[in-house]
Amino acid sequence: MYYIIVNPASKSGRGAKIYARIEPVLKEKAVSYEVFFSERAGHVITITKELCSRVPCSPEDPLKLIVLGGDGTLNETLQGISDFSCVAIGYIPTGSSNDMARDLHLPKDPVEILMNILSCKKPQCLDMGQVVYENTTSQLSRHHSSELLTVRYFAVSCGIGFDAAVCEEALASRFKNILNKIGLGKLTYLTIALKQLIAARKVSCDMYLDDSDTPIRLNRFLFVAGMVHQYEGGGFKFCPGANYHDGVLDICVAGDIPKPKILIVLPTAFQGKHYRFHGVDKYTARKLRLVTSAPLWVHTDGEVSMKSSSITLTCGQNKLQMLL
Ligand SMILES: Nc1ncnc2c1ncn2[C@@H]1O[C@H](COP(=O)(O)OP(=O)(O)OP(=O)(O)O)[C@@H](O)[C@H]1O
Repeated sequence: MYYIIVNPASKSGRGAKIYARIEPVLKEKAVSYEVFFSERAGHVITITKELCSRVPCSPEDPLKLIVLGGDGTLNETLQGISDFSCVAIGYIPTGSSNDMARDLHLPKDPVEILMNILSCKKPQCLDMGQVVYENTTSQLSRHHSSELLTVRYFAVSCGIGFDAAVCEEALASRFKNILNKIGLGKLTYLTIALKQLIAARKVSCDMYLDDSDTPIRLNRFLFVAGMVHQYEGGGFKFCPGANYHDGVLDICVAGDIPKPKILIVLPTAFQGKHYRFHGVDKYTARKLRLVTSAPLWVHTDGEVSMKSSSITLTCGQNKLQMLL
């Protein structure tokens, strides 16, 4: 039995269209399934929680979920899971960014992905991140769900600063829908990124790697992202070579770079060539604590709910079971 969760709103309605393509295949193959459509922000968390408590499952016979949505929908699914050893997830990307799918080299055709999920005998275990918000502010994201979690899992990446600020504005953008419909969705991110870059204030950050008590001090920074996979933000290869089985986070630090220079550095990140520039650094760690001089937006897989000035990221090795 498969439990299918569809975000019909992903990529401004593409989720619903892709589900309409795969449903006849499920019927033709006589697959037993139950389908759920998310109706609002945060609803995927509720659906998943309800399934985890209702459907008997065990490590030997896991609950099989198929998620149709973007990275954000997959992220909400993770927040609803109580025991990861009892759940296996098949993922059909229908979002705008699809950074997880890009790194996993999933086929482009959703029907082909579905067939792979249905024929998968043994789930593949991938690393999964977790962020703990050590403090928060009362300022909530314009697109926040009712589930304000101070511990969140992430499948792809978690970032603080500029990258999260761009996500926060994009999630609330009305233009995103219009531009997505005419195939210019990336333009939304580009314009928002420019606006956020101009608005970015000077904030410092102390980075503590693993159990070190001595911080790496960034007097000024744009963003820090802890990544399980190589890409975030719709194809920026911020952590080339990130390995989703090694139990460590690859960390991209965009530090003290003059704003005009960022316009040169950022495009090179599509190829993962940004580390040649002064001010961009890479680290690896199992644990990363970040303390900033002002509260900033934090994202997990592009989802933003609250600001924080103190977060700790960890990596759970091979914790996430995927039907690939
Ligand atoms: N029915 C719905 N209507 C509006 N928003 C929804 C609905 N269901 C889920 N959501 C919200 O959609 C967001 C997830 O979107 P997702 O990331 O999957 O797709 P996307 O935004 O098109 O893609 P990407 O993040 O890859 O750009 C989450 O913030 C979730 O709360």
